[in-house]
Amino acid sequence: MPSELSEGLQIQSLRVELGGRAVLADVNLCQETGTYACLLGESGSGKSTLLATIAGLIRPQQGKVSIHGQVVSKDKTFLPPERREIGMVFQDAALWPHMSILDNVLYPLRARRLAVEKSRAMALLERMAIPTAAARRRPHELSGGQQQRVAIARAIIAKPRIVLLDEPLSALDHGVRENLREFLHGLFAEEGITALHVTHDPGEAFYLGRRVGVLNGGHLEQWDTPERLYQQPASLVVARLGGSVRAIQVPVLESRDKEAVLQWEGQRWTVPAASELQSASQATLLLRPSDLELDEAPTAAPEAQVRHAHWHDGQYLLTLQASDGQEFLAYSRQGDLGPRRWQLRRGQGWCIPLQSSANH
Ligand SMILES: Nc1ncnc2c1ncn2[C@@H]1O[C@H](COP(=O)(O)OP(=O)(O)OP(=O)(O)O)[C@@H](O)[C@H]1O
Repeated sequence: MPSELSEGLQIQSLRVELGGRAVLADVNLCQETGTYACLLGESGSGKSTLLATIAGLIRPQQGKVSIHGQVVSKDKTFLPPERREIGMVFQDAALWPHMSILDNVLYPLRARRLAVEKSRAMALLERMAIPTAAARRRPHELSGGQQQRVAIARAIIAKPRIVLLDEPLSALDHGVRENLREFLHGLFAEEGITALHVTHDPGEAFYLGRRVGVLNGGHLEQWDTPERLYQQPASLVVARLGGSVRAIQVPVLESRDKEAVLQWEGQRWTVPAASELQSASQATLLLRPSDLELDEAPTAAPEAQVRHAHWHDGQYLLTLQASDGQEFLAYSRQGDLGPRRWQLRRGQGWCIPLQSSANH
């Protein structure tokens, strides 16, 4: 079917159990062919397990995985890794130490008995900014960043259907990491490669991913564009990845098409809201510092106490405490402690069904 052809990766109702417990539960995602996507999540959230399951290194208990429209895992169907046409890049470049750089890059072609195209390997190394003379050298003679470029060349030489990258930049110094992420972005877009990249760095995920998935305790909390993850996070865990945020518990007077009317600090506020929010329920209002207005707040606006102020990016970042004790953050030109009037900016803030997580 044509719609299936544009699906580089599709995962449905995936469940993986390891050591007798569910490490991934009900994971669903769909990634378009030729796009770069990232997976974010804390240590132990299941990122590596998901990559290993896609690669065929782990057999799931339930669910379906398809790559470019071909089912590689479902019920009794289970294609072994070598038949999935996948390229892999790890945190450690994991090059064969006894082989030359050129032979490392050619290795997947030889292993799969494909035509050994030395000229293509040399062109790829050149594209990776590896000097021609280095092709004969051994991996240890190259810098960490260069070795990782060679590992990327090796992962894509056999034109895999998808490239899986597990923390490929984490072991590199800051400057090298930034340089390599720009390079990855350009190269993969140019070659139209479908890639899924695991990282714990939100900046890296938002830079590279057209879609970003957030795993939390084996659940995929959201699979979305970076913009929506920031503006319409499905949970507090997702919201925190986009930067400073505070969660306020408020009653919902009314929930209607994509907005909610809330009651907080003696005022009614109309705020963008998740569609599943119910009227007459309790909600979590997610507030970023830029959602509030202090300097131009009218005299009738509610008052809060500034408990802390520090200079941040050309203005003050204030921590305020509302009269009900709940804390929020706001920017201002003034950094004085004590009472300040405040209001929510029109159309700002984001309201979701009540979250149980602590407000940090
Ligand atoms: N072979 C195994 N047997 C039992 N439990 C396992 C096994 N491998 C992983 N786990 C558990 O599965 C969970 C997810 O692990 P996984 O390595 O996928 O997380 P991760 O998000 O990639 O973490 P990190 O960022 O630290 O690599 C962890 O709680 C881990 O302890």
